[in-house]
Amino acid sequence: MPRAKKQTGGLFLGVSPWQDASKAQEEADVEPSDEQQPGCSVVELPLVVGAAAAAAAPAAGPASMPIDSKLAAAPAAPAAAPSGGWQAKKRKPAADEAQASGAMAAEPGGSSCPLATHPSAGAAGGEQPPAEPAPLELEGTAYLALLPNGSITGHLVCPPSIFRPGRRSFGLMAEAVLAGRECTRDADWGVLRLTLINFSPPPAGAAGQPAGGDPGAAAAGGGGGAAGARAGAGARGGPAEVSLLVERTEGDAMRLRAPVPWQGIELESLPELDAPCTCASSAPGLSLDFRCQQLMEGPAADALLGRLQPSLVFVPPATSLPFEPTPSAAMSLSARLSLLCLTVLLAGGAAQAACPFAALARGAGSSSPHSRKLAQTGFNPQLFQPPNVPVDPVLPGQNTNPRCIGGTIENLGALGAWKQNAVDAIVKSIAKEVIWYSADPKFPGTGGPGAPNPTVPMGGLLRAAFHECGTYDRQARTGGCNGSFRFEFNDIVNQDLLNPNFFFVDKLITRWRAEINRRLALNKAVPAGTKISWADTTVLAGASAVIATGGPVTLWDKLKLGRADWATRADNTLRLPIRILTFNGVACTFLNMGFTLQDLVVLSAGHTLGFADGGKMTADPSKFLGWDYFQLVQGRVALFPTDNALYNFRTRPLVDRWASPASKQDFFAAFEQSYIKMTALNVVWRNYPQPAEFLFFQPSFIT
Ligand code: HEM
Repeated sequence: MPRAKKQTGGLFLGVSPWQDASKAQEEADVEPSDEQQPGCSVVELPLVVGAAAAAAAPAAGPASMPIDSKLAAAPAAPAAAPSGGWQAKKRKPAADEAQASGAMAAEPGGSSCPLATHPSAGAAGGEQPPAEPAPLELEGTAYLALLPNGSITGHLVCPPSIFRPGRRSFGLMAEAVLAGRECTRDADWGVLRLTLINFSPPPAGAAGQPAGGDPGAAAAGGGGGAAGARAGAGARGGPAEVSLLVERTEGDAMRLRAPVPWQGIELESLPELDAPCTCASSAPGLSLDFRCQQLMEGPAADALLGRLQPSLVFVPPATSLPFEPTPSAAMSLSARLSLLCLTVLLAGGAAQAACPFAALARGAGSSSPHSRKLAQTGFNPQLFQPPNVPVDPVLPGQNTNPRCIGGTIENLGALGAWKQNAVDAIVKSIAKEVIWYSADPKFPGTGGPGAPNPTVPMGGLLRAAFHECGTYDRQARTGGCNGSFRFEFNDIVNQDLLNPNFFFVDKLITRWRAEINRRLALNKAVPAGTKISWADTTVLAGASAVIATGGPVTLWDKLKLGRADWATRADNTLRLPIRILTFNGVACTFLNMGFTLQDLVVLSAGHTLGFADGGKMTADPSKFLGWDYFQLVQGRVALFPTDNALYNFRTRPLVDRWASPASKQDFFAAFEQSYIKMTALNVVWRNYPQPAEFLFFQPSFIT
């Protein structure tokens, strides 16, 4: 350890913009050297070149695509690396490694993409067909901070040792573009915009002697050796970088891959790459595998992070949460710091001239925004923004649904501060007359095509409440019961062309709200200007539909009033579920709204009511029974795939539990609970001080 400190602290810090030079000694103190971390064997390893790095045939590339002469000089390997797909990490014997490293250091020719090694690079003459490119493997140690918003920042250093001359170091910054959770595997998932920056030190001399005489430096860092000196500004000291989208899987044992196997993610909603990886038409681009050796959290992580990247800790709370009334909503700013052993697997294809990794490896000069940003070493507030927060208004076609974050609703704390008052009692009683009785099936109108009177679509009212509130996104903390449903009625999910009933809903809610407000204005006991909000009206309408069709009557009393309205649209309605989702899809959608799996099952039973596609949801769609719906799910003959998907091993017990008339009251109790939760999603309760410009509500109503 002392040896390491002496030799390398300054050198290392001198090339990494993440490192404050004054922290050199501190970093050396905490950096796990090979002695410190016997379990992290990769720290010891020199560059590992893929087995096929010296395959037989030369690329015979044209002048415009010079053969990597490092590779040309590399020793022959017995077999080409497998083509296509992701190749497993494969280590060479130490002797081969040394040979390969030495050969690469002695390269005579130009370098097109040294990191994306071309195994055939001229080693054995031009007669043989080009072999598949081999992956180049680098192993080393990474210090990564996993930031609360899903972004990652840190650096990785490849052997022989970060404290010895000749090491290769890369900066790594990944901003979350999409984040989610694979519910069924309980694993994090996401798409990151990854920037890798080559901070490998320039060669000690222009002649290409690697710093400290370590041959490996020339081979992999790209900044060393003749190729590095010739290739670009990076070799002369400027960082080089590539930026691309990667998929992140496997949680703390992280795997980053590019290109991203998109799995249904809409590409057009993602930002473009600075330098799209066009290594080869079909070749894999990049795979980074991290195996966590030591995970630190909380104060210990903060302490270490404070030494490595001081600007990332003790950050004041984000100021972009003006609508969050509850302290629980405050983002935890305690970053997690991971000490990780690293495997980098870079694979390139034939068209390596176009490969951005070539620039990275050569150290070609770069002054992109990323470099500049990082070079400042200051805190980047962007890193703490929730990723991909939907803009307002949400653009059609933009799907920012991160699918699943998991967990439970955060915002119910707001209810705790609610003070029921006389005004609310009056508003409720008026609303009862106006809405409840209008919705009563004894009165004209029971809804739905084919129903006796379609003027009061009971199912449509319940569904409206769901569509008002179910736009909440736990991660972005936008959407929810905010009264903006009235601006979103023409969105795709609300345009049920096959269900004309749904179009009555907006008119009914508008009419009912106007009538309630008219009566409130006449009521002397109510302060002037008191109005019921759109959000309150909508959730009361949904409850009325439930009650009037035989559902739990006590739901009415349990509902609190006081939801503030947004004056503009505020939701991404594409977060609402669609009928063709798999279980995982619909589960993630609901978990991302802050619901539990039980909420999913319970609320889905809203399909005990109403009509769709011109047909009935259940045998008697004007009765809120619940068990009839669950019996359909049991037989997998409910109307939508999302319904039948509930008869899956995780939620089947609940379906079975409520599938008989005897369990009706049990189900009703659960429904009340979930409905109240649903109608509290991300609500700004008006008895909290709120910025008036965001509220539709009259200030006089604020208690
Ligand atoms: C689980 C995910 C859900 C999906 C995929 C889904 C999808 C749909 C679809 C496609 C329709 C038919 C629209 C049409 O007429 O074309 C519908 C109707 C309906 N949905 Fe859902 N829904 C879901 C959850 C819910 C929830 C949570 C509720 C309420 C708590 C609800 C209440 C209703 C009602 C009452 C109708 C009938 C509307 C009417 O009669 O006009 N749905 N749903």
